Amino acid sequence: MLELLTPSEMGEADRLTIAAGTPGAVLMDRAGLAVADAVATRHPLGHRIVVVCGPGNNGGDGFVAARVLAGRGYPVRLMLVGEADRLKGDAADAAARWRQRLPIEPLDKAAVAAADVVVDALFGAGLARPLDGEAAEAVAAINAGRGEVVAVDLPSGINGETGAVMGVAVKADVTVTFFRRKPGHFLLPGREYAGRVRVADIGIQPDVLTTIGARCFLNAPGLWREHWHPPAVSGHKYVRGHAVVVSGPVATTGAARLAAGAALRIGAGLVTVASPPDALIVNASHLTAVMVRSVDGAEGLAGLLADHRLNAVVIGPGLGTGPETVARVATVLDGPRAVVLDADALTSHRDDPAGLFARIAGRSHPVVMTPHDGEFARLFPDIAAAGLPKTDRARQAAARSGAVVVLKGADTVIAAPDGRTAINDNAPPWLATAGSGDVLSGIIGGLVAEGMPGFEAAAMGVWAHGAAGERAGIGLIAEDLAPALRDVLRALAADAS
Ligand SMILES: NC(=O)C1=CN([C@@H]2O[C@H](COP(=O)(O)OP(=O)(O)OC[C@H]3O[C@@H](n4cnc5c(N)ncnc54)[C@H](OP(=O)(O)O)[C@@H]3O)[C@@H](O)[C@H]2O)[C@@H](O)CC1
Ligand SMILES: [K+]
Repeated sequence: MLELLTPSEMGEADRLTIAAGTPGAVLMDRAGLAVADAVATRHPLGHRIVVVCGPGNNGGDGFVAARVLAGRGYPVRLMLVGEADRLKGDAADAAARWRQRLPIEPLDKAAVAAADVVVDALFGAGLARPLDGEAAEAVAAINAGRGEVVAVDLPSGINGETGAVMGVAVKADVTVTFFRRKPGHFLLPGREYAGRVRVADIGIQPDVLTTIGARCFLNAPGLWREHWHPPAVSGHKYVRGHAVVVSGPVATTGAARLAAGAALRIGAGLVTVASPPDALIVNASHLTAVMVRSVDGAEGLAGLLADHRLNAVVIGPGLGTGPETVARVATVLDGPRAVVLDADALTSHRDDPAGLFARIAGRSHPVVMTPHDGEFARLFPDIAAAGLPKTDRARQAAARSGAVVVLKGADTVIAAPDGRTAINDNAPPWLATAGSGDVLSGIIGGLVAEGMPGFEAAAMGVWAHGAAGERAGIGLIAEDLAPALRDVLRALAADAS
């Protein structure tokens, strides 16, 4: 159930289902019934319900829900934004059935304001342009009301593919969607408008997903758990990999230590900080279980990495930008090891991103890069400026660079070069704190050291980082994250057993 379908993919799911013999009217009946059930489980008989319908099939679902709820004895009023005689197909039929018993009314703002529940059935997958006029007024009235708002499929005004607000949008408490959730339920700002998202089964068979080629997922343990193995009795630390984190100069060593601590905590067998000679004393005096080695420049790093048991490198946090960093990144990418590129390792390639991508091309070991929006725009200026959905930005960058791209933010997107994409939704607001990104790159570095594939390691890393932030709670500083990972791992291990 982790697949997320864009509105056009969902339209294809509908079409395939209808072609296989289930009439659209049956799908609409089931969708409307699911909405009615969502209202009825939350509200006792007697609560006043207003259903606000739009001109398409989303409105059609609203007509069905209104009829079911009225049939159960709720006081229901139905308001149509648009003209009843312009309704078409299944929606027109659903409207006709409603009209046999009760009227279709124009928008009555006072009634919307006074309702205990408002069902928002204005627009769903067919939203085609920004809302204005009466539709925008209806949204304003719904948002101004006191009652609970239950959105049908999507909060009206939210783009189901991108999560963007098209002019204005309904703020829902609950959204009832069908078959699978949509990217717009999780990409910001859509996530903040959707409230709790419920998925209703309307009889679409999961095998349509193969035909559609669904490649976007919600980031959750089901996506990667089978690739993660808790330590085994028969194992020893060497089978869990040896991660190296490259430290910056004496004044900026903390980032590497945060990453190293996280790599060890997530389960890498051994972790070494590769320290410039003049920072050795600083690093050594702060580290215990993490080892430290004095490494001078790119050449020194090459010497350390000649030992191929050191199978993963995290490079970038606190490193400083410039040709020296470019040289070290080249060294790290030239050999049989997994690599996590973050922060200054990314920014240092702003003048020659193609050179970086050429080094990544054809590698058999994973490369994961973890840019925030600013770093992303330095490496992929055209993709950043193209006005694409966040999922497409990350996907195109992954395809171009050959790396797994973790495009960070409150709705981090993880994309693989083969087109798989995951949207993360578990990061609490207080996770955006100094050093948090360094911890993330260390977690991912630890997971690739353990042998996880790049996409799964990146997705699990982002999820575990969010879960640790949630457990640590408000007031979190980056140092709290690695300790909080213990609870996260314990729960995952219990789940996996
Ligand atoms: N297909 C199925 O079998 C099933 C579909 N299901 C349901 O159908 C929904 C999708 O239905 P849909 O495709 O009819 O689109 P919908 O969201 O109702 O909007 C289209 C209408 O709105 C109009 N319009 C658009 N933007 C506008 C704007 N800014 N301002 C004003 N008008 C605007 C647009 O007009 P037009 O662009 O043609 O001028 C058109 O009239 C889906 O979300 C789910 O709820 C379920 O029943 C399960 C089975
Ligand atoms: K809606």
